[in-house]
Amino acid sequence: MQSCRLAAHDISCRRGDRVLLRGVGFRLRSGEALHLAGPNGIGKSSLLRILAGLLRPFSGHVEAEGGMALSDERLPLDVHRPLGAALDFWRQLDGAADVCNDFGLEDLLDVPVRYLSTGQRKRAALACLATGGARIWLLDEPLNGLDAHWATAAQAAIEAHRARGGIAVIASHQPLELQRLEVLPLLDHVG
Ligand SMILES: Nc1ncnc2c1ncn2[C@@H]1O[C@H](COP(=O)(O)OP(=O)(O)OP(=O)(O)O)[C@@H](O)[C@H]1O
Repeated sequence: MQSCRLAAHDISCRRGDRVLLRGVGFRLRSGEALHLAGPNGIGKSSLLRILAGLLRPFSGHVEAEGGMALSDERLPLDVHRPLGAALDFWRQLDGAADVCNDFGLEDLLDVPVRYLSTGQRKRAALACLATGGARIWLLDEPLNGLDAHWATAAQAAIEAHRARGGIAVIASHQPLELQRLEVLPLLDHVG
């Protein structure tokens, strides 16, 4: 994987008429990971959307080198199709390897996406991320709904991505067990 980098410069985030966050800044290089920490409603998802270029910052700017992929509660799969066919869409688009086994999805490939349980949906979302070739992963609550086994597996997938030279930015109100993890406490940046 080519090297990548992601930097946020003095970002402020406004939603509606409220400034949620001010002065958020960080720099990440290949292999690094950042935990966006803070309680419900502080603006973690909004900040991820700013990083992804889906939401304009109120002020400040983002610099990125390398493709980005955002994994949030919006599952990027056709809910009317069986999981296998829905994942194939991305695999064919990205020409990527089959990662279903890594996320325990091999027995679910015939199940329509809309029937998947919460944890199964989360594992499918992670499989989409791992299937794509993005070097910068933006993960919104990646452990939500996962049992202990799959929470460990999800974090192992993030570590493997870093070991290949990728970057991970993880919004989570749960503690994460990742090596050399930087933590950005968003409570320090409340607007
Ligand atoms: N489109 C919008 N217009 C106005 N306010 C919004 C909009 N979207 C989100 N908000 C508000 O912005 C705040 C931050 O929301 P956000 O989803 O970024 O928080 P979060 O830290 O990810 O929360 P959680 O941990 O509950 O997922 C919330 O108070 C939310 O109601």
